[in-house]
Amino acid sequence: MKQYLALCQRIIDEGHWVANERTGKRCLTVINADLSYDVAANAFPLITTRKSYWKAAIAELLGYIRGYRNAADFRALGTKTWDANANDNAAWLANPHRQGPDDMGRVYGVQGRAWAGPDGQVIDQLKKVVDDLSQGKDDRGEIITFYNPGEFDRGCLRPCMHTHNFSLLGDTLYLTSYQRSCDVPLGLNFNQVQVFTFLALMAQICGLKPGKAYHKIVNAHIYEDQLALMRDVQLKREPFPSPRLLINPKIQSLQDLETWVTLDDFKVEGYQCHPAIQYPFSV
Ligand SMILES: Nc1nc(=O)c2c([nH]1)NC[C@@H]1CN(c3ccc(C(=O)N[C@@H](CCC(=O)O)C(=O)O)cc3)CN21
Ligand SMILES: O=c1ccn([C@H]2C[C@H](O)[C@@H](COP(=O)(O)O)O2)c(=O)[nH]1
Repeated sequence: MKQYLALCQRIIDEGHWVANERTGKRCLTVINADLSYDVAANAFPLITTRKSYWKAAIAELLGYIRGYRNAADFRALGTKTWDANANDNAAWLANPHRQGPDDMGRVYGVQGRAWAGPDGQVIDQLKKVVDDLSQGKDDRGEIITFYNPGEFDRGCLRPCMHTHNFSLLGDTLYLTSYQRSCDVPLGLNFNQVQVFTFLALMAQICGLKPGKAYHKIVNAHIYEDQLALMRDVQLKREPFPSPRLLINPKIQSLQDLETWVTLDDFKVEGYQCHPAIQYPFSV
C-alpha cells in the first residue's frame, strides 16, 4: 500500500501535464514505476485508503484467462468495467470490425488464448505456459502477450497491462508484468490485484510455490478531473495493514478456471479500509 501512495504522491510532486487526444483530457504524468508484491507472504495489495471493489478486478482477470471478448460475458462474471469501452466509445462504435453491442473485439484474452498465426493457426499462449510450468520447465520465454499491433484496429482499446512473463527458480514461480499506460486512481487499484492474483493462481494450478510479482509501469497518470480527490481526500488518509487473499484450493487446473470457477472461490480476510471514493472514469 505504501508503494501505491508513494507513486500517487510522486505524480503530484513531480508530474508533468500531458494532453491526451483520445479522451480529450489532461493527465498529470510520470514515467516509470516499479512495484512489487510478496505473494509468498500473501500480502494482498488492496488499496485501504478507499474501498476497493477487488472482486471486479478478479472477474476481469478470469475473463482474460477465458479469452472473453464481450462485455456481457464480463458482466456475467461480476464486472461492468468493460461496458463503457465496448459501447460508449465513438471511434469503436464506428469501427466495421465491431460485432454488435458489448463486443470488445480482439483484445486481451483473445490475443492470450487465440493469437492468429500467419498460416491460420490459433496460438494459445496461456496453455503453453501452463503446460511448461506444470512440468517444472522455464524456457526463458514463458510469456503471455496481448500486444498485437497488427490487430489494434480490431479491438476497442489497446491492452494496457500487455505482457506477463513467468519465471521459475526451483519450485518457486515469479511473475513480471508490464504495463504501458496506467490510470493510477482507478486502473492501478485493479491491476495490482490482477498481477498478484495471476501469480497466486498460476502457482496453484501448476503445483508450484508463489514467489514475488514484479509490476513495471511506463506511463503512470492521474486525469485532471481525479486530481483533487486524490490530493485532498485519498492521500490525507492513513493506510491499514494488507489483507490476505484466500483462493479455493479445489482450483487445480486451467480447465477449472475455464469452466466452474466464480468469484465465490475468492475471499479476502482482514480487509480494513476507509470509505469509498468515486473517481471519474474517462472513456
Ligand atoms: N480510463 C480508463 N481507466 C481504466 O482504468 C481502464 C479503462 N479506461 N478502460 C479499460 C479498463 C476498464 N477498467 C476499469 C473500469 C472501471 C473501473 C471503475 O469504475 N472502478 C470503480 C468501481 C468499480 C465497481 O463498482 O465495481 C472503483 O471505484 O474502483 C475500474 C477499472 C480498467 N481500465
Ligand atoms: O488495465 C487497465 C486498462 C486501462 N487502464 C487505463 C490507462 C489509460 O488511462 C486508459 C487507456 O487509455 P490509452 O489511451 O489506451 O492509454 O485506461 C489501466 O490503467 N489499466
